[in-house]
Amino acid sequence: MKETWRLVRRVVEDGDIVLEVLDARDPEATRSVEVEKIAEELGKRLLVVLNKADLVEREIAEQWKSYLESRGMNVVYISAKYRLGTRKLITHIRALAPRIPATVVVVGYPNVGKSTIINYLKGRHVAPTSPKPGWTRGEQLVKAKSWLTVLDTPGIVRTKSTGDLALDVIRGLVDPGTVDDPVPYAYALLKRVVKHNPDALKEAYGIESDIDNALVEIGKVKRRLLKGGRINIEEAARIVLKDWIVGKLRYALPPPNV
Ligand SMILES: Nc1nc2c(ncn2[C@@H]2O[C@H](COP(=O)(O)OP(=O)(O)OP(=O)(O)O)[C@@H](O)[C@H]2O)c(=O)[nH]1
Repeated sequence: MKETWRLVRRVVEDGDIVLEVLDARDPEATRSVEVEKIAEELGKRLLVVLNKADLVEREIAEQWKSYLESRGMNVVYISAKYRLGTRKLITHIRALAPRIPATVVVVGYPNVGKSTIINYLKGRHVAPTSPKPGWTRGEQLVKAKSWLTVLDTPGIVRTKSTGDLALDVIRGLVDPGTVDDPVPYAYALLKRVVKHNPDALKEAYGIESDIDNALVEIGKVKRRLLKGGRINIEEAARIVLKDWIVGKLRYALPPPNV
């Protein structure tokens, strides 16, 4: 854990503006008080970016924006993948720039969309700027606009398991491709998703199933079969975990007290 915060701190140190990227489907679960503390301690300006906003209703995104703003934060909601709200993101960054050129760094849990945002900010026609003296980490500052440079390396927040398997998935602790036993994670995730979005299984897989049978039904639809025709539950579980990351599975939660 110490190593995670050391690396995040190093990335934040290199920026003027910190984009803390949250998943708009569950902002509270993907928020990191530690990141916010580090930014404050280092005197950096923080902009909270609710990404994957294409997966939630605009009204919910607006409610989260108001909620976080009422707590003194700068907030914007976007879909980095579909380039929605991204111009607003640039306007916010510009307004927060303490000097010109300002450097933006991007931090957040795995899979929240940091690289997608960095790539958007970098744009297409950019050349790496010369590294600053003592720049030996293989990181690159990219000049994106006359007033904006972007640090190419995201600050990845990797926390310890919370003991809540669904939360571990949402916080990107579980790699669908390599996790030993994806099944308990997939069940826990599906339970949480369906609790907040009863139509989620229909939306994602066209099935109507209770949670206990969901992986079997998903395995059938996706034709994940073992020799002899039994359903490959493990493969179905990996699909579910991947589908959370890419946004095929979704739910939205209003902020507290709204
Ligand atoms: N629906 C949706 N998907 C998105 C959005 N932004 C990113 N994604 C998807 O989310 C997945 C993860 O995106 P990345 O940009 O790789 O996330 P990351 O935070 O850099 O991930 P790490 O490098 O693992 O820390 C990819 O499949 C993206 O296509 C978005 O705005 N909407």
